[in-house]
Amino acid sequence: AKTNNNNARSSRRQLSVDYYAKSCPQLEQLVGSVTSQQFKEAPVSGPATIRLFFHDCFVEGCDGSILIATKPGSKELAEKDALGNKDLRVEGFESIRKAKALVESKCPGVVSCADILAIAARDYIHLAGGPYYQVKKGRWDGKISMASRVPFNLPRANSTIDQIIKIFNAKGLTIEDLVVLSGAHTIGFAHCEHFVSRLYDYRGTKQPDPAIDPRLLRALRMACPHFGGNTDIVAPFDVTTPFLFDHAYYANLEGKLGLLASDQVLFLDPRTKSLVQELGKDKQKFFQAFAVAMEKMGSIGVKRGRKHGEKRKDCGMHM
Ligand code: HEM
Ligand SMILES: [Ca+2]
Ligand SMILES: [Ca+2]
Repeated sequence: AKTNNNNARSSRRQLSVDYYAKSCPQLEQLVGSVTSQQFKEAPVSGPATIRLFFHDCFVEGCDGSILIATKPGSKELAEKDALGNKDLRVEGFESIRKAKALVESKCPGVVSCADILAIAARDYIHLAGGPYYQVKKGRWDGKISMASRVPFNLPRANSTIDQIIKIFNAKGLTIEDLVVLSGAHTIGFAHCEHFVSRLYDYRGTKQPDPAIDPRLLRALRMACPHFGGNTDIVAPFDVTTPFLFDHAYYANLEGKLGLLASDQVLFLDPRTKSLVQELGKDKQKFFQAFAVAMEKMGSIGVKRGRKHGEKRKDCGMHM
């Protein structure tokens, strides 16, 4: 039988809520003091860190590989410098760096960066109004971080739904998990380049995507010209509540207010449409499903022990 450690199902049982109960009992408070402070000072730390966790888990598993900096002068770029990761905000990396520094001062050498990232992502979801759930821990940090491993493991805004489903399936995640986890786009922002083709030239038609509300289309065109616009401009994923972690994302999709093609397609494809409708009606159902799906995503490709893992002191550098 194929005992593949690289998907969510096989790794989940290796993790536990009380993993650091003896070695670092105050871990969650320590991380929590940093995330609540950061959330006040820079609320974008929330979406930044949640996306960081997603990008970590999908490449080499949830092992902190996304946090590694490219060695100065090295030819091989680390993951974070891959094209697909260029929009990850510094606020996410800074949150983990600060939390790690505090944790190291109280519990030196015992807590992995991967676990700190999982806890911080949960904290920010809760701080933004989303569900609170227990985080299972026991991930070790990975020894591999290569930009070349990114392209086929991360979905893009213009990927087809079949490509996206395939990537999720390869991680042990289902179509339902895809719909539920995409609800993270209830907070945060995207740069014009990820949706500009929908506004002017959808799939080579020279016409906008018919599945965009005309008022949203007008507003987005104003912010994002077809050519030569300011590349720093961003638009909110959720036009109604961009900083609140709620279930508005799904109702927006029904109202043609999705931002990326990969968002709007969830209401267009018959395999995902009915779940979008259910979640749009029922916040409690979304919150519960989201917590479960995050635990599942958080157990992709988990490493244990010194053969495949390490416990870094500085999350940006291998031991
Ligand atoms: C289903 C496939 C997905 C695609 C194609 C996708 C794509 C994107 C893109 C293009 C951006 C904008 C980046 C930028 O321009 O700065 C983004 C942002 C974001 N994504 Fe996703 N994403 C997907 C799934 C997920 C999942 C599963 C999560 C977490 C569970 C997530 C969380 C976020 C968050 C929170 C942001 C906002 C980041 C910020 O404002 O700094 N995404 N995503
Ligand atoms: Ca990783
Ligand atoms: Ca929202």
